[in-house]
Amino acid sequence: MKVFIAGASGLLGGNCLKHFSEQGWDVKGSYFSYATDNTVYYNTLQPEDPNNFDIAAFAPDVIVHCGALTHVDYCEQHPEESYTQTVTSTINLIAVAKKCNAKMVYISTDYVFDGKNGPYTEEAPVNPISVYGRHKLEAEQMVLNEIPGALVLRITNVYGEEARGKNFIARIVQQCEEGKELTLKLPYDQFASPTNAWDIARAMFVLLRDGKSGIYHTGGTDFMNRVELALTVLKHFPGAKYQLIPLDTASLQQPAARPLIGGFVCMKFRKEYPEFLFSNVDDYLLARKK
Ligand SMILES: NC(=O)c1ccc[n+]([C@@H]2O[C@H](COP(=O)([O-])OP(=O)(O)OC[C@H]3O[C@@H](n4cnc5c(N)ncnc54)[C@H](OP(=O)(O)O)[C@@H]3O)[C@@H](O)[C@H]2O)c1
Ligand SMILES: Cc1cn([C@H]2C[C@H](O)[C@@H](COP(=O)(O)OP(=O)(O)O[C@H]3O[C@@H](C)[C@H](O)[C@@H](O)[C@H]3O)O2)c(=O)[nH]c1=O
Repeated sequence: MKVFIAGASGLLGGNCLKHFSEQGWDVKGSYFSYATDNTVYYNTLQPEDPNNFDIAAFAPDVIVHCGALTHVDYCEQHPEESYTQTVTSTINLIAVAKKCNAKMVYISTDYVFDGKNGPYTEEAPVNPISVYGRHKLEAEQMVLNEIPGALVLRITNVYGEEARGKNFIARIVQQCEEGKELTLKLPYDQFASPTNAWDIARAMFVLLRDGKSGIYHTGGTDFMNRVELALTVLKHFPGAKYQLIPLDTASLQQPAARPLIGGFVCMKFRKEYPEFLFSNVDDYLLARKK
């Protein structure tokens, strides 16, 4: 299988690039502003940029779109930029996929839901409550409508190994390892399923291998709020100095509304892959110690 991954310098794309390559697939993954090992340059907003990697010449069977603007509050305050980064980038990659006759994978989120009654199945009615969520929904629908056999993977609260170590868990771990005192003001009323990017890459691999299409929810085996998530990490660092202040989301006064009871019921994936094991935050932190 030949796969092009847009956004392989990021958290999920980087894990996909590594896993698919290790499985023997012919994979090219791109960076935009931050070159990482084995990535090529590609700007999804300037498909004609002469510096772009030549996707058509590579002729991938699949294009995976992991490029995004993932700062939810920034998106709320910059809706045009959010539209460009999420929707326009997808329109551009759809055009490339059509030219190459490639299948597409679009990475979406539980923020397409309103968080009133999660965790969610694939059949649950969508109702995004933020600019980021609305644009992700528009992009995923576009991919499904335009590309036959397209796959949409909805994911949530992702952590794991990444070049910049910018995800929430990586940042807590780094500060604990540096012996810094942490002050964490976190919402106790936002629930989701923290998910290791490595597991998402593994799940995507089997779905692509088996030619699956449509929407799939994938998630780790934890279901917890952000306070529990921080404490789950902190307990692996018995000497950590921290102040944890649980707050409700309303009092955080963030620009973007968040779904409160988010996360997924991953019954569809589990039914089709009963032997596939997702891991959890403890598994990840225990493995790091080895
Ligand atoms: N992280 C989560 O918790 C989470 C949860 C649900 C859904 N998702 C979705 O999962 C996908 C991947 O998220 P992530 O956390 O892996 O994101 P990330 O670590 O922020 O990576 C984003 C990637 O997009 C690339 N990119 C940005 N602008 C680009 C452009 N104009 N052209 C080409 N590439 C561009 C970045 O390249 P440079 O860094 O080199 O500029 C980077 O490789 C996104 O669609 C996101 O919405 C993430
Ligand atoms: C990391 C952090 C978060 N928060 C708040 C912000 C949010 O209200 C809440 C959750 O923060 P995050 O987990 O960073 O969620 P977020 O809402 O910014 O992130 C989201 O990222 C999107 C890309 C994904 O699509 C979503 O699935 C979700 O993971 O906690 C703090 O108050 N302090 C912090 O240090």
